Amino acid sequence: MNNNDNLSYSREELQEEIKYLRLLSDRFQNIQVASTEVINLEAILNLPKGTEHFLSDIHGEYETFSHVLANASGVVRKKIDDVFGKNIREKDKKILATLIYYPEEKLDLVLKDEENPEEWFTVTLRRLVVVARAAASKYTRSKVRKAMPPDFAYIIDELLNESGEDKEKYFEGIISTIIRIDRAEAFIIAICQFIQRLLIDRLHVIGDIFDRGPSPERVMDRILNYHSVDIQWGNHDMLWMGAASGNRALIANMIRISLRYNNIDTLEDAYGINMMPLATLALHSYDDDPCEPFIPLVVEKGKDKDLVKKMHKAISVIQFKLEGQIIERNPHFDMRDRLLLDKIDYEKGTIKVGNKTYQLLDKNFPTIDPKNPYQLNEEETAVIDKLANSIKNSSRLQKHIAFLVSHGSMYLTFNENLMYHGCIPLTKKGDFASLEIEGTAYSGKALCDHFDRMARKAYQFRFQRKYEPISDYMWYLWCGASSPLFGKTKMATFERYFLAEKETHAEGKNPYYTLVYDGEEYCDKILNEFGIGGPHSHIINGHVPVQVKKGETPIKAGGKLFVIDGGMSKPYQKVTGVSGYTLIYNSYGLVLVEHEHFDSRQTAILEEKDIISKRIYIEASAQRMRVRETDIGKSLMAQIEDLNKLLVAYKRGLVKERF
Ligand SMILES: O=P(O)(O)OC[C@H]1O[C@](O)(COP(=O)(O)O)[C@@H](O)[C@@H]1O
Ligand SMILES: [Mn+2]
Repeated sequence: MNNNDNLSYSREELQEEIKYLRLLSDRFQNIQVASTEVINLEAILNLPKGTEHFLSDIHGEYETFSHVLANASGVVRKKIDDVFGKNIREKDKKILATLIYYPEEKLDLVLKDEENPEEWFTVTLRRLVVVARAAASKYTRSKVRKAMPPDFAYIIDELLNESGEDKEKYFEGIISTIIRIDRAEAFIIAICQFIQRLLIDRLHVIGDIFDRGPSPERVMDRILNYHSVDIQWGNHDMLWMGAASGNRALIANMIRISLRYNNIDTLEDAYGINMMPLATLALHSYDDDPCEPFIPLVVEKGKDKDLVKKMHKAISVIQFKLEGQIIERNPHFDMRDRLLLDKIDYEKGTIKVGNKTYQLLDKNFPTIDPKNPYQLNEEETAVIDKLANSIKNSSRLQKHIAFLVSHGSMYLTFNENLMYHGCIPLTKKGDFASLEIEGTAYSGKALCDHFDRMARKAYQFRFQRKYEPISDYMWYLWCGASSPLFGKTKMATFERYFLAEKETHAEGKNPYYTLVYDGEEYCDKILNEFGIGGPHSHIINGHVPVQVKKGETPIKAGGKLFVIDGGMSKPYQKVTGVSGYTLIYNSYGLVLVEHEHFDSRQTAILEEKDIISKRIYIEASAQRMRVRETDIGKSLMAQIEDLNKLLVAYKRGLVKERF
């Protein structure tokens, strides 16, 4: 602490803040306590920055997601290589790595065949302590202690910090006691989880947790319990947020996509949403209908797809009707080109889009009144009301969505990086595209901020019975042309089901994707708009699957922008050719990791088959980055400043010390 600095506070300056300083003195009651805190904080500022991991487009793929968290996108294995080099066999390294990823399951397997468990425990515990030490080395003892599982905190602390020959006996003693009192298994599980936790200091999820994959609810459970996480909403997350807020068109979309990918288990079993009313309507209205375009994309062997396709069609028709209603009541969304049900000739089974007339692939619309095509019939109304009610009352779903709302946002700037899922809408000329909302034109950051507020506001009405017009904006965020989460000119869902002509399926992309992907100057413009920039700033996006197979790269604009949607979503891997990316930002710089292939959790455990991850891009910093240079560092420095003021106030008798 620098006394000269302290003296520079004038009496008036301190007097102005006296109320705040008195409050602060409740926590730091005297000079001794406040100075200790200043010394601690100063020490933290000089430590290497914590490691951030960025993931996106998880799309319900829990197994892959939890694997890349467990292996810290290859960092666990790297630590093992670093600390053991050639001192242990490759085979043993693999077992050790798998144990760290899946401690409970791997312990069971190993112990089943192990002839000398005691010896195995001794060797394994020693190895784990070495890895844990390496993982903890860059953090303060206090931070490391906080990451420890409470039951074993004391012992882990002792083991991490004891070394040198004279301490060997002590170390040996602790390990043999753990084994003797039968706590070795529990201890191994605890220390493995501790290692996992230390290697990722902060997780950023750049959107699209939901849809397509089988277990978004398990992904959410994991995120909910994660020690440090933020989410940038994806369009699919907004879809689920809107559905949970009671927007009926989004409810229909959510159910439609779940049926398209045959994920009814998530709806029924995980979230307790009653699908019976929809099934009844489907059988009633589409009984003799082959519903060809609605055969689910993922068909499980032995499971009946007949009912699923009928339900899929029933909810799709409900969706198109409800979306038509939103478009009609919000002319300023400028989406009248998406009004298609009124362009159908129901007798001929054709549709006129623009000047062209197309044959429909499915001509059977028993629930549509051609004179009033956007009106739900009575049964459809009852179904959507019941679904809305189920969703409202699903406590697990509501808990997950509440977390998305509280830990998520339209974008985030963190340590000079700007993260958002889709894009910042631009005009063809490269200006920020503006959208008029209730008489005010918004663009760039202001547009994102406004949408962020609107989404939160709409969410407030989730338990209300009445329709709330503001929730239409959540639907707009899902599929509107000026939505930063969507970034396409239209969502051609209707055409993709009903028209064979591929050209009608095309969804134009916002100019962002050509201008910014290729032009560093546009990246700089956007970064400046969000108040950051400079050599360490990057934009990190998800949303657009990188078609590695076709030679595309996730590294855009000369390394200023990363698109990290690498197809964690299994159905999209045929497009990308890889199974996801992790961007890692540690104290040495940025590393982009490409995940090539992940079999399954089962083979990972049984055969020690790790995900194959390649480090495909490295941007090294000239100097190791310290906490002082991070956003957390800035807030710590502000705390130090406040504590310094408090110290002066104590010394000058302006605030009473307590002992
Ligand atoms: O391949 P699917 O699951 O039918 O979805 C296609 C639809 O998903 C979208 O790509 C939006 O989802 P993404 O955000 O994952 O890209 C739409 O633009 C498109 O119409
Ligand atoms: Mn998306």
